[in-house]
Amino acid sequence: MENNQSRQIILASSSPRRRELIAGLHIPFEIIPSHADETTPEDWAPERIVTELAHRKAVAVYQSLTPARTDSIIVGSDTIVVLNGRVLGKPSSKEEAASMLRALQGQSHQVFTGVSCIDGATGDTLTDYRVTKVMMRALSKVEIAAYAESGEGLDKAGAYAIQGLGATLVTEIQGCYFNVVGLPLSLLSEMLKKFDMYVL
Ligand SMILES: Cc1cn([C@H]2C[C@H](O)[C@@H](COP(=O)(O)OP(=O)(O)OP(=O)(O)O)O2)c(=O)[nH]c1=O
Repeated sequence: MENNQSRQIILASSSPRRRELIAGLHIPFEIIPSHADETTPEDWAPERIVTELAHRKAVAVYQSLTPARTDSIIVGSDTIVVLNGRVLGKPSSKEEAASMLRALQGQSHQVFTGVSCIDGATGDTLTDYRVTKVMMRALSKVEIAAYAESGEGLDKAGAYAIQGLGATLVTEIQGCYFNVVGLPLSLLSEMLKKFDMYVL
């Protein structure tokens, strides 16, 4: 096992899911939440949105580090749900959560997550993304109201959490599960390798 402990990750995120996922890699990390602007033009393609926002989150933290953290790789990430070309971010209320669920139920959608890694020593950057196809079963009005009321989906893109009670809404996925939860770990480990940081 070639676990290079001389470098560590700075996760530019306030997401508890991303913290838990990265903790599972058993490599040293710390959290510095990013306050990057998350607005993008309406006509951007999903992959452009998630790669740009992941990059902005990582850059904002990278630039805030004084002195520079040459031992660190700064990681930013962004997740959106896309239904027939329409981008669904995080709902701002239970009403908006219910409306997103009404749109998603009985259909297949895509979850895009962008990941951006910056070498704290050189500023070299790698950015990539993954897409996972998710099928949501048909939901009754009662189920939609109950799930929205649970509040679980409020801070999640598309208003559901596949890792929670939302698992009961999903019948099938194609692609990386961890991509849906907000951090595609196989992609991240491949990207870290390019910075000579080995998870395994
Ligand atoms: C679809 C889906 C999304 N999500 C989450 C992942 C992301 O945390 C969130 C999308 O919001 P993001 O803006 O990607 O991330 P965030 O605001 O939670 O955290 P930060 O910007 O500080 O890194 O939705 C789930 O946890 N489960 C799911 O099933």
